[in-house]
Amino acid sequence: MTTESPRRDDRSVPSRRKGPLELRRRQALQGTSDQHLLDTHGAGRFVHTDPWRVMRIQSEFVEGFGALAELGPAISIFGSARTHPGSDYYEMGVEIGRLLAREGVAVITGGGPGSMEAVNRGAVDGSGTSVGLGIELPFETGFNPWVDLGINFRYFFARKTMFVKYAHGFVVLPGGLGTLDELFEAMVLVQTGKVTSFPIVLVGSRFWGPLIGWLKETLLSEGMISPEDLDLIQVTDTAEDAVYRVLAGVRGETEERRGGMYGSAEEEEAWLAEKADGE
Ligand SMILES: CC(C)=CCNc1ncnc2c1ncn2[C@@H]1O[C@H](COP(=O)(O)O)[C@@H](O)[C@H]1O
Repeated sequence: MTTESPRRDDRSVPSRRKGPLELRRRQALQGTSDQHLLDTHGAGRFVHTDPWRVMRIQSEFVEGFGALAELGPAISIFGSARTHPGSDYYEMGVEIGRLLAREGVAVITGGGPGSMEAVNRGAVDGSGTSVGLGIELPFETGFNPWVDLGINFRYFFARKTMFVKYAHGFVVLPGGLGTLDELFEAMVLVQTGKVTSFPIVLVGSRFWGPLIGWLKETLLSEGMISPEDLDLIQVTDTAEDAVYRVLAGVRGETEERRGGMYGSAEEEEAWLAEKADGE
């Protein structure tokens, strides 16, 4: 038995157009938009539908673009939500915020506790612009007290766009999964040319060294990344150098300062050899 080809003008098949959609059979029997809007008295189920979510997502972009469009030069700084005042990483965050503020550069953080708080705190201390892009989480922590301009997002992906769109570079302090997610997102955007001339500076060679070793020894040697992908990141150990490098990178001045990720190519080799000896 062969299947007959359908006739395009088969009137027995219910069909209708809805904006850009062509709907047939059961798809066509769902009522019109006006009907849905005016004729339903249900208990607000529509707020859980995907089209409604799209409106909310759109509104996050509109709010974010509106609030940040006139921010001026800015750097996004990522780092652990779990560091405490007095720890090296926290104090480094404070110093980075302060130094950027003194250079007239706004800081953008996740607005939460730990190293995010540290950076916002430093920026306020340095009389700079202190921005927090918060995220709705099941365990609500709210903005840290040093966020002067806070925007709360429901959706990670909308918030991430803001971190990239309104910053000219990234500084990454030690952190956990959230920090790694932000770091790799930034690296992929630069690697694929979605953003250009976007310096990424990691702070803390002891913390980041093993990850960089793995990128080199496994990803690079197995051909999963190109040698130039490793040039996307620089590593340093001081707040001053992190700020110097990220601002130099924004101005396109990185090359004379850096031969490899740890300073000169020789320094980088020595550092990696020392690390390998210690293992
Ligand atoms: C104590 C606790 C877990 C609070 C969570 N409150 C948070 N508020 C805002 N941004 C956050 C929060 N947790 C994670 N993030 C995001 O993920 C990164 C830190 O996550 P992690 O600690 O590295 O993995 C930050 O750069 C930030 O953008």
